[in-house]
Amino acid sequence: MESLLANGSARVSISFQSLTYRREILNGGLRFGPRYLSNSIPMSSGFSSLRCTYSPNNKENISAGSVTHAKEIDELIHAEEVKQWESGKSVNDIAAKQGITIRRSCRPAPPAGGGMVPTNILEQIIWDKEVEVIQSKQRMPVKTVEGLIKDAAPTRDFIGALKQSYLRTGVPALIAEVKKASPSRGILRENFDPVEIARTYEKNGAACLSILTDEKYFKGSFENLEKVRKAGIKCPLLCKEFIIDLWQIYYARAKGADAVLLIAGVLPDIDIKYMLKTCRELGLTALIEVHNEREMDRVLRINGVQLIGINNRNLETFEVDISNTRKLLESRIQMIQEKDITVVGESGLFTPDDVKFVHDSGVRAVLVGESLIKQEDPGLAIRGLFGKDISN
Ligand SMILES: O=C(O)c1ccccc1NCC(=O)[C@H](O)[C@H](O)COP(=O)(O)O
Repeated sequence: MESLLANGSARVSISFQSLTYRREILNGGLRFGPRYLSNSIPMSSGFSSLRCTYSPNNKENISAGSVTHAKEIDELIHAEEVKQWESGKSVNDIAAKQGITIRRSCRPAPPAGGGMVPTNILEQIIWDKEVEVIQSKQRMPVKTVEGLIKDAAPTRDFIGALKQSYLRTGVPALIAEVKKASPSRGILRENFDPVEIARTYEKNGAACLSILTDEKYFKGSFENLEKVRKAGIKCPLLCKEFIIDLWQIYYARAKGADAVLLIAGVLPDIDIKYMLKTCRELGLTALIEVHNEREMDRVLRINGVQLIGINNRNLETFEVDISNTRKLLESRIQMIQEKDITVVGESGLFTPDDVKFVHDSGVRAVLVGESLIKQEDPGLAIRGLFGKDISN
């Protein structure tokens, strides 16, 4: 393993965070708390101040921290993926064994792609993201991000806000998406002021907001996330990004996110586990997105998952079918309730009947973009979507 890492394989350091993590553990980094990436930094200084000041979801982290930590470390060190990697399998082969078809290309810099051609838009997005992250890390090393986090405001309780809203309204809590464009729909709104839209959503009953930060495909930005956070909006914020590297999670926290999106169709189990652990340490909620039954079953086997999003959009083909939510929930709803997991229905929701359909299937929150953002008055659009005023 050391020799692979020593060869400086970008693929290793960018794709399987936990393998780098394992090296840090074996080198004794554990004594200082989590370290990450080859240019990792000790997180001992002010580490506890990076946590959420108020979040019922973080009780476990605070009360039984060291036992949980040791168990998690042990699980990561002995993960099946690590054994497969040490026996010579590539990260793409290991991911494929979990049903993940999105490959990593890990081009050191564009346009050297090693002859690989992306098979779909999601793979293209991920390959571009790999390059973007490498460049971002060069511009802003992790130490700098850590400094920003120390000055950042505490995170807010994302799942708590969803649960409260559901109890108050009796309809799925709304995560309203602040999104200017998307690959499948192009420009959704010309006149796009993220703060004004966020305020309108909050005023009209949104429990949480989802802020797109990807620039190339969604015309979003981390600046938008930061602006919304600094504008005094109380709704907890999801950083809607294609996360493939821990650096992005730290950066999202620094820019004001309360939650981040982890896509099971892109991340192998070992990355999800490691990223979940990092989220807990930073006081962030992880919304883990699945699209098919295999992804759902993988995620349900991971300890500590509290929030699952079922995307009705196939991100490889753009096909949208809201019956996907029912298909994934129907034989699993009991287990999900027993584990106290909150399920979010995502994409393709336009009418009160659509909302009722996913509600009846078991979701307690919905993530909605297009049907709100395209309307002249996104506040009125919320009333239209639920068939009633959900603001009080
Ligand atoms: O929406 C796309 O075109 C897209 C393409 C590739 C990756 C992700 C994509 N969208 C993310 C989402 O699924 C949606 O932004 C979100 O669930 C809201 O969906 P909608 O209400 O249909 O806008």
